[in-house]
Amino acid sequence: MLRSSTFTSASSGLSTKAAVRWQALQMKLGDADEPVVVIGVAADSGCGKSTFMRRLTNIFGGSTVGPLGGGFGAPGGWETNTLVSDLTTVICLDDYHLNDRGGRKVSGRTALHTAEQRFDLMAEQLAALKRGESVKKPIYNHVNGTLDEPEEIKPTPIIIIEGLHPFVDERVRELLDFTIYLDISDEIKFAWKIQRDMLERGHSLESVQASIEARKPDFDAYIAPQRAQADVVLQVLPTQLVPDDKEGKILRTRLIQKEGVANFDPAYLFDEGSSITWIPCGRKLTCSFPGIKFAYGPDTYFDNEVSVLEMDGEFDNLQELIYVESHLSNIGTKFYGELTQSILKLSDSPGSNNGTGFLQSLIALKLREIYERITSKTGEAAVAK
Ligand SMILES: Nc1ncnc2c1ncn2[C@@H]1O[C@H](COP(=O)(O)OP(=O)(O)OP(=O)(O)O)[C@@H](O)[C@H]1O
Ligand SMILES: O=C(CO)[C@H](O)[C@H](O)COP(=O)(O)O
Repeated sequence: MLRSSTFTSASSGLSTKAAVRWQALQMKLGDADEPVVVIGVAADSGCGKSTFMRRLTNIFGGSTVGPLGGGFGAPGGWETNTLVSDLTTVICLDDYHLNDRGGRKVSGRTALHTAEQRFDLMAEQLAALKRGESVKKPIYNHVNGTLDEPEEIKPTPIIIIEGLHPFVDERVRELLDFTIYLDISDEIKFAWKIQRDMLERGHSLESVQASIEARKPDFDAYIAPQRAQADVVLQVLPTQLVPDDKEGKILRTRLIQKEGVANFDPAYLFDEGSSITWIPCGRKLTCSFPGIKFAYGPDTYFDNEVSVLEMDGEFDNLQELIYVESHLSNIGTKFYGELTQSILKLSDSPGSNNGTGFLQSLIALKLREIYERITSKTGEAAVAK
C-alpha cells in the first residue's frame, strides 16, 4: 500500500483536514488497515468513459497521472488500459474478458455477453485490492485483440472500475462504495462513435453502423439493466431546445441522483425538493441560439426516489459558469467557484461547454466528498478504538 510520505505528495486534491486525518489513521493502524474506496462506472463502449476518467483524475489531483508503467512506448512500458495517479487507479473491466478477439469469433458471442467475462477473477481481485493487497490482473489488448501478460496492480486509496459490467456480479457489486452509469442515448452514442472510429481508428461509416447494430441486442440484455443498480445515472440525450433536431450537437444532460445513498447528498438547484425550471440567459449569462435551460426536481427511476438535475444547451463563455454554480448547492466544492475552475482547467476536453462536462465535473467533486466522508469515518472509528 501507499506509505504516508507518498500520500502527502498525493493529497493536493484533498482538504488539509482530510490529509491530516489520513496520516493520523496510518500512524495508528499501519498500512494493512488503510481504507480503499471502490467506485464503479458502467457504460457501453465509446460512451465517454476515458474522457470522464480524465476529469475525475484531474479533480483528485496528484503529480503523476498516466498509464500504468508509462504505457506502451515508455522504457519497459507495455500496452495497458490502467490509468494511475497518486491517489487513484482506474481499472478497465475489458481486462476480464474471457476470450480474446479470435476466441470470440469461435464462441460466436460479442464482448458484451456476460458469458464472455471472468467474474470470479474480477470479484477475487477487487476484494484483494480492497483488503490492501496487490494483484496480477490480465490485460486485454485493444490494439490487436489479444490477452496479454498480466500486470501488477497495487492498491491506491481510490480504485475505480470502469467498463461494461461493473454491477452484474453480486460479489463485485457488494465491494462498490458508489456506482455511476453513463447512459448515452443511441443517437448521441452513434455520433460520438462515428467521429472517433472513423477519424481515429480508420473504420468506415458502414462498419461502425454494422458494429453498433450487432451489439445492440447484447447491450439491451446485459449492459442497460445495470442502470437500475446505479447511485447516479448521467443521461445524455438530444436537445429539446430545437424541435426535431437532427444534428445531435446540442445536448440535454440529466443527472439522476438516488435518494438515501450513504455518504451522498444529491446536488440541487435553488431549493431542495422543489421542481424548478430556469433559463439563466440574460445579463449574467451569454447565450446564443438555442439558449440554455436548467431543470431540477424529484422523480422516480426504476422504483427508486431520485432527484434530477438537468441542463440543456451550451455555454458561450465558460467563465460565466460561476453564475450557474452560485445557484447550486450540495456540489462538493471546497471553495466558491471550484466547479467552474475545474471545468476551465479542462476547457479543451470534449463536452466542457455543455452539460456533459458540467455534470461530470460535478460528479467528480461529489466522489471526492464521498471518499473523504468514508475515510473520515474509518479514521474516527480507529481513533475511538
Ligand atoms: N462529452 C462529450 N462530448 C462530445 N464528445 C465526447 C464526449 N465524451 C466523449 N466524446 C467523444 O466520444 C468518443 C468516445 O469517448 P471515449 O474514448 O472517452 O469513450 P470510451 O467510453 O472510453 O470508449 P471505449 O470504451 O471504446 O474506449 C471520443 O471521440 C470522444 O471525443
Ligand atoms: O466493448 C468494448 C470496450 O468496452 C470492446 O469492444 C471490447 O473490449 C472488445 O474489444 P474489440 O472491439 O477490440 O474486439
